[in-house]
Amino acid sequence: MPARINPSILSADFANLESELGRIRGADAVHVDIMDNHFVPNLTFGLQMATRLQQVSPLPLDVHLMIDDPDRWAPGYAEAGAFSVTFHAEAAQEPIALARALRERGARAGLALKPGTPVEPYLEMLDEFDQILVMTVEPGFGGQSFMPSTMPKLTRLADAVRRTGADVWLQVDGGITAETILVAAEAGADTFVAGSAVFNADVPDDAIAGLRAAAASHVHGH
Ligand SMILES: O=C(CO)[C@H](O)[C@H](O)COP(=O)(O)O
Ligand SMILES: [Fe+2]
Repeated sequence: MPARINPSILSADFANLESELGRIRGADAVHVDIMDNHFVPNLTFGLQMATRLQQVSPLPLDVHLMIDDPDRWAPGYAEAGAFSVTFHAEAAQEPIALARALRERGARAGLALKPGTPVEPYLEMLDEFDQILVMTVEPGFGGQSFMPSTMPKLTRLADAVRRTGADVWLQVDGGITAETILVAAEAGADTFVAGSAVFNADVPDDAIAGLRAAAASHVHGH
């Protein structure tokens, strides 16, 4: 089963984002981290920037919303044409209604869980989502170390997906490298976000190829 690699532009040169997209042509999608300085203690950019990126990007946009009140803001990213829009479980008031609103607007609906957030309440609603994002660092910053303590949660999710036959991608985000990607793939992830490991490489496309090859040998079919 192929592994999907989504580089995060959090580690790209913000003054040259369009040309940075040209350095990751081998990626499956570009991961766009939206931070509001409230849900996480960092600020990136918002809907206007994402809309412009959508216009110039040769890759689909995988939007990761680290913001308060996604119920209000997330549908706008779907309307802008994002391929997937992932909001945090800890921030959403009505996760199922919001997921449906995203799908109605043509986006894949994603649910993200911080490292300390249990997955159990969401296992009954996997059909409502197209991807579950298991954060492997505390959200807010790139370049942090992968937290192996999040892997049992991923294993439980992968078991539930296998058991129910739900068509859900399992994404990990944070501290993914050529080494840690093996651990996450073994635990059941099939979609991998990598920021610093890709954009800090001399040739980002080579780093993508390396991550893909490492993960592909470990990714399980659902
Ligand atoms: O959501 C994120 C941080 O909250 C980023 O997507 C993530 O940290 C990617 O960066 P790196 O691969 O360097 O850890
Ligand atoms: Fe992210």
